[in-house]
Amino acid sequence: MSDINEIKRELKGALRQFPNFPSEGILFEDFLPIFSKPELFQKLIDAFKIQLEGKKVDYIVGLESRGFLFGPALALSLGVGFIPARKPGKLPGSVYSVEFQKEYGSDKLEMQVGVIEEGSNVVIVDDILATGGTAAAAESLVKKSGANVLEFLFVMELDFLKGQSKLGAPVYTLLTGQEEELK
Ligand SMILES: O=P(O)(O)OC[C@H]1O[C@H](OP(=O)(O)OP(=O)(O)O)[C@H](O)[C@@H]1O
Ligand SMILES: Nc1ncnc2[nH]cnc12
Repeated sequence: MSDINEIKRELKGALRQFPNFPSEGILFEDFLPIFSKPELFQKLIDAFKIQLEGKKVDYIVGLESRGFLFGPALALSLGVGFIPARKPGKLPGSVYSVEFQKEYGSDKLEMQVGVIEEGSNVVIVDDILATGGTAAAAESLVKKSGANVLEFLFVMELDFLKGQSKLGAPVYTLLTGQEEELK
């Protein structure tokens, strides 16, 4: 595995910024280029594995949709289960459901009832922590399932939006987006 700071530099270099997307005043951080290069994708997984070393993880919960791009790969490489938290109306059967506000609008997340064993340790993963509304909703879904949130993993945090204040477990983020980038 490469050095963690070198991995962070390479990942940061791959990101692209799109001003005023999806709405006026938002600087959109696009992390999709990471997945077009297998060596970068591998480094992303390696970086998260380094962070989870020695911890007892039972499930990775990935948030629709960008958490689905690397959550399953991380889960597989750790040898643990992957559970999706989905946008409303997509999951069959009984679901837990939570409404929330995010950086650009309101939304809902759902998780199937009974897919996570009670008392298990869950790591929640997503591409970006902005206002924290999405991640906090996922935390509340995991708690409704009777499981514990061990940690949150994000590729990027927009720390000026103070999303961490909404979350009740440790947060690890590889990269930070600066407010000045909006000017
Ligand atoms: O911290 P917050 O303010 O809640 O924002 C972060 C969320 O916003 C984006 O998802 P989006 O809802 O745009 O969905 P997508 O992943 O399907 O594009 C992003 O992937 C996070 O899930
Ligand atoms: N600024 C941003 N860029 C990309 N995804 C986001 N999700 C919420 N805010 C975002």
